[in-house]
Amino acid sequence: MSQVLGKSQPQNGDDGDEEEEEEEELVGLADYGDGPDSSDADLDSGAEEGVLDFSDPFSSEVKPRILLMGLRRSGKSSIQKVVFHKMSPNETLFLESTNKICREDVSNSSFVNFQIWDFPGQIDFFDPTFDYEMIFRGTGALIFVIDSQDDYMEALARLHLTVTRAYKVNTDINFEVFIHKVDGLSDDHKIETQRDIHQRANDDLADAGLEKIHLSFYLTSIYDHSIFEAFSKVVQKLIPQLPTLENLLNIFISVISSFPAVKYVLFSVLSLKEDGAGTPYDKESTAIIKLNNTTVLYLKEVTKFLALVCFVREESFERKGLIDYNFHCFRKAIHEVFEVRMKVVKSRKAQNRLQKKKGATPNGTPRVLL
Ligand SMILES: Nc1nc2c(ncn2[C@@H]2O[C@H](COP(=O)(O)OP(=O)(O)OP(=O)(O)O)[C@@H](O)[C@H]2O)c(=O)[nH]1
Repeated sequence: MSQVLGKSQPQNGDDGDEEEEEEEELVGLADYGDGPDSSDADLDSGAEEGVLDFSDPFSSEVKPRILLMGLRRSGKSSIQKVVFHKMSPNETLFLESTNKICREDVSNSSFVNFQIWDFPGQIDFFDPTFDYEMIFRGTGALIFVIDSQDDYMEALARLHLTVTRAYKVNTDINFEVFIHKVDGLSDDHKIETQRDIHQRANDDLADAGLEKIHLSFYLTSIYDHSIFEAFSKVVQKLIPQLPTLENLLNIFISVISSFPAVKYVLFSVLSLKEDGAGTPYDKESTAIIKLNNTTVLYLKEVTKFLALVCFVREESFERKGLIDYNFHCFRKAIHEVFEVRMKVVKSRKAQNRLQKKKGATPNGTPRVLL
């Protein structure tokens, strides 16, 4: 681990082959269909991209970092594989222990754009080569996984140490505790375990005079939807546009609900796609399907990653022009929200490049040392 961290820090500003090799070894970039035509593609190009740049002051703002931490065998890698690689839960039985930090970029939607860092079981905060300050500084959320089927006293001690260290460096981190593997517990046992862990973790913080640190708790298992729900909540907290999007949807629904429509669903297109298969989905995508029960299903593209599906009564569908007009306004507003983000990201990247140029000579030696 120390070797990984030592190499990945751009201490001498060398962006050369050595780092690129390290990146390949470390980072299993998942292909979520975010190809070169991605709206983010132009932003994600550039020599410094893809390098584990802990010291990049803007990187956390561009792609929030989510850390997965916890004791060995608590289930960290399984969570990542099941949620982001569609691995079946049973296959996780054969996962090997992680022995270095693995970073993965998740760029599979216009909202969800973050990095996950899966840590090896035990991290030694006293190891001088492990620069936890740099890691925590750029972190948006720290997920601490506790195996609920095991004796969790050691995990609680570790949670306390991790949280207090992280908080000292960065008070803005969201601390998320996954009480994991609850599929092995009865319903009563689940509630009791959550209560006990909640109580002990908060008591430890209070004893240390740190009651202001807020921990969120989730009961999770890779064997049901609970892990998806929990991860979704963690990610949602990191989406700055979320309240605006919710407002837009509410406005859209209040306008359009003058029609006796049954339902509106905003779909993530990727959840419609089987792994590896190409998606026949673009700007022109639209579908009108007459369902048996006098209802029409109407699908339209919103963004590369989102489709709006309306279930409308057949008689209301005669006023399709009006539905289309409302949809057009909704779509335009959504695009405007993300244009703002693109502009911010672009200007930060430009600023970042400028700073790097100022800070180092072409061969990477910091100017201050010359
Ligand atoms: N019953 C149950 N088992 C799980 C669950 N999640 C993970 N496991 C099992 O827990 C074991 C350890 O999982 P890993 O994902 O390798 O754990 P890890 O925390 O990444 O371990 P290290 O890499 O050693 O730090 C595997 O056998 C998984 O199948 C769960 O929700 N329920």
